[in-house]
Amino acid sequence: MKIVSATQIREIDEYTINHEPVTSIDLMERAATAFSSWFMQHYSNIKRIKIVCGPGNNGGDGLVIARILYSYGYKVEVYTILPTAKTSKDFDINLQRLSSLISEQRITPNSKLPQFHTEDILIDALFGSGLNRPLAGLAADIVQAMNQAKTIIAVDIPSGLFTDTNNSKEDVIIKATQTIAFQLPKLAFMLPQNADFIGDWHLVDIGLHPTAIAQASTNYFYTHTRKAITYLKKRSKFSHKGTNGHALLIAGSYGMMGAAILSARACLRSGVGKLTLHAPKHANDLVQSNIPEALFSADDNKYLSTTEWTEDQLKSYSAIGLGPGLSIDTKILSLIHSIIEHGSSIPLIIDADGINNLSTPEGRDLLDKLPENTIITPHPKEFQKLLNRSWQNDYEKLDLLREFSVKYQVIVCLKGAHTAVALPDGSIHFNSTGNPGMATGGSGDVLTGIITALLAQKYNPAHAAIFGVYLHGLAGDIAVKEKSIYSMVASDLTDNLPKAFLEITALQTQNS
Ligand SMILES: NC(=O)C1=CN([C@@H]2O[C@H](COP(=O)(O)OP(=O)(O)OC[C@H]3O[C@@H](n4cnc5c(N)ncnc54)[C@H](O)[C@@H]3O)[C@@H](O)[C@H]2O)[C@@H](O)CC1
Ligand SMILES: [K+]
Repeated sequence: MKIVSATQIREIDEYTINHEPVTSIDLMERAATAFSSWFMQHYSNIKRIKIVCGPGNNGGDGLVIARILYSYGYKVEVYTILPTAKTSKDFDINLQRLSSLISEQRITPNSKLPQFHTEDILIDALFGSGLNRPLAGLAADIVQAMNQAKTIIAVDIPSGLFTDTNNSKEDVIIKATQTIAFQLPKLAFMLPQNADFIGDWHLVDIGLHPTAIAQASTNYFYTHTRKAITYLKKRSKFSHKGTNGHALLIAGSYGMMGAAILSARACLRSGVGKLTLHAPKHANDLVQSNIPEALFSADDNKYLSTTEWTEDQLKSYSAIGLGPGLSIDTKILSLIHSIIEHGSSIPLIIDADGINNLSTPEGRDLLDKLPENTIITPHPKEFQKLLNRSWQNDYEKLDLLREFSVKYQVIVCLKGAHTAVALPDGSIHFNSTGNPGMATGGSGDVLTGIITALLAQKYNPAHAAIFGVYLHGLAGDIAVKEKSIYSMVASDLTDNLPKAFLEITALQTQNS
């Protein structure tokens, strides 16, 4: 699903009006109806609401919502906030349509500000994607007053928040409990810095023209379920363990074998034909008894010491995962170097201490040599170390992410809520699954295992990264229903991979 800019939203809107064709007032009716249906499903037992409408089309939506909810028996109070005398045409028409049912409370710069209370249920239709400057004066005052309420449902986007550019920390913005956006998600929704404003967000379909959406060019995408399920490869009846790849996982050291085991188990649960785990020899019994399905390749040392791998040793592997539970040691760089040199055609994913080693001055020299489409999976701190710099805001972070991925032609999965997968073509794909319960030790090791398995099964690396991240989050979303965000541990993710695969195959069947 595409994530488009505020300008493109306007263009898609216009295209829909001209080519469906539909009048702008009917499109507004459709958008407000979609919002109202969602609202009535989720707030069926409250009866009194306050709707705050601005002077443009977002305000126009609010006026239609007021009319619809009124007709369903809600007690509706409407505030129109008019910083100037300028209002949009569709706002005027809908104000007229509402006037026989409800009289609005008009607020201009000279009026006394309304008071809102904690228990008020507010609908925020002050400004939408037409916002072109930070809120000030009356608009800012009203938002501050509205933010007293505990429950605010934003129409399309919280007022004061820009769709696709940075807000400064001082900007006054609605703190919504929920945001109901029209049809396409906005870039602002993907960024941690905006979490307090957006709350939970949901999309409602308003029938924008598919041709206009198809024609909009963008670097940003949202991996929704309908797309994600198309990545899962069908299995042939005649497949055998040889056709499903042989993964090599280089992971673990004294005191950190848990990471290796988590990763290995996730790899085995993600469809790999065969897995060899290379780890220090003391771990042999542990690995054999915990993961009987894996082959063990013993390293002679407490910490990993086999840094030289020959082509002969590597040639039987169809993917290599490297990093979980290693350590920061120049030896690891020699290891990465050796793998790049002798196994450059084998898909590779580097995580955790693998990335930390690349963040050293000597490590950075290796970045240029990473084979094209190598996958790295840093969390923001690791990415900062890799770049050797920080960022001012999340938009700058995205620019740095894209630059890095394009410059080194590698795939970067920047982990977090809505993990961002940056591809060497400059596109960034935000994930739709996952929950805060996954922010727990070992969760990243599980992701490495999943992606290693997909690579071994010859998924193209971009798909392995995007789909791997989706699967990981989906397993987390299934796990959280039983374990809660507080009690979840990384093993719960692996334990729920089977259910995640079952869910995806069922959806594939439904859609075929
Ligand atoms: N594009 C679409 O697909 C659709 C959009 N609709 C609604 O239309 C909204 C966009 O409407 P508009 O373009 O009229 O814009 P808004 O309603 O967001 O803003 C209204 C106008 O206020 C002015 N303004 C901007 N920033 C301001 C500020 N900080 N202080 C004071 N005034 C400011 C601008 O002149 C702007 O055009 C969407 O968010 C959505 O709610 C729906 O009605 C129908 C479909
Ligand atoms: K709004």
